[in-house]
Amino acid sequence: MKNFILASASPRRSAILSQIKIPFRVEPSKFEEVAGDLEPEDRPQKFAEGKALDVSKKFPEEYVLGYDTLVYLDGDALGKPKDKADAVAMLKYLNGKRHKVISGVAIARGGKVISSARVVTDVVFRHVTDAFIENYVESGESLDKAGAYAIQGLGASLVKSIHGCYYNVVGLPVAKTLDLIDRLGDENV
Ligand SMILES: Cc1cn([C@H]2C[C@H](O)[C@@H](COP(=O)(O)OP(=O)(O)OP(=O)(O)O)O2)c(=O)[nH]c1=O
Repeated sequence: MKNFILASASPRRSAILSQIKIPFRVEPSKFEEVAGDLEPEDRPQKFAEGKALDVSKKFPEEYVLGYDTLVYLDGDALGKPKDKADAVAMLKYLNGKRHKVISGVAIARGGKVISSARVVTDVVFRHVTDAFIENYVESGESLDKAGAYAIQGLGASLVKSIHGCYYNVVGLPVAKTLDLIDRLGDENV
């Protein structure tokens, strides 16, 4: 089994990678996410590539995994909320609706992207009251999560159903990551 670097400061991504027994160490990237002309749907894959590349330049001999996650509804990309008021606004916007959680995954080595992909999961929210949303945001769980909720935490109470990869919502699409790792044997780096 190859050893990987996880180019992420997210404790959730570390926990999931440990859960599936991928050997890795953490080296968070300093990649700056600039949306520029990118369509919202394309951002997670491009940003995942940017994070993996940034770390790969420092450790060119090693395989580096990068990830990025956003919530997408009606042309709007929701990243992490700026503050509690922003979190409340995001959750009111998502309330009772179906949205997409899009994660990008990328593997880099030798300062080059070897492979990357985008994974989309549909999430349907229950309809809840404004007071429910405000109480949820007071829990503090929202602030470091795309779309201002955590399906793996108290945020489960906002979710009616999901269609697609659960781990993709939490920020690390397991099946796609393993597919890309399996294909590494074929690359000629
Ligand atoms: C929707 C949702 C998002 N999230 C998280 C996953 C991501 O960590 C975060 C989105 O932020 P990202 O910008 O994707 O990543 P990050 O800043 O946490 O970590 P790094 O760039 O160092 O890899 O939202 C959940 O944990 N649960 C959820 O239900």
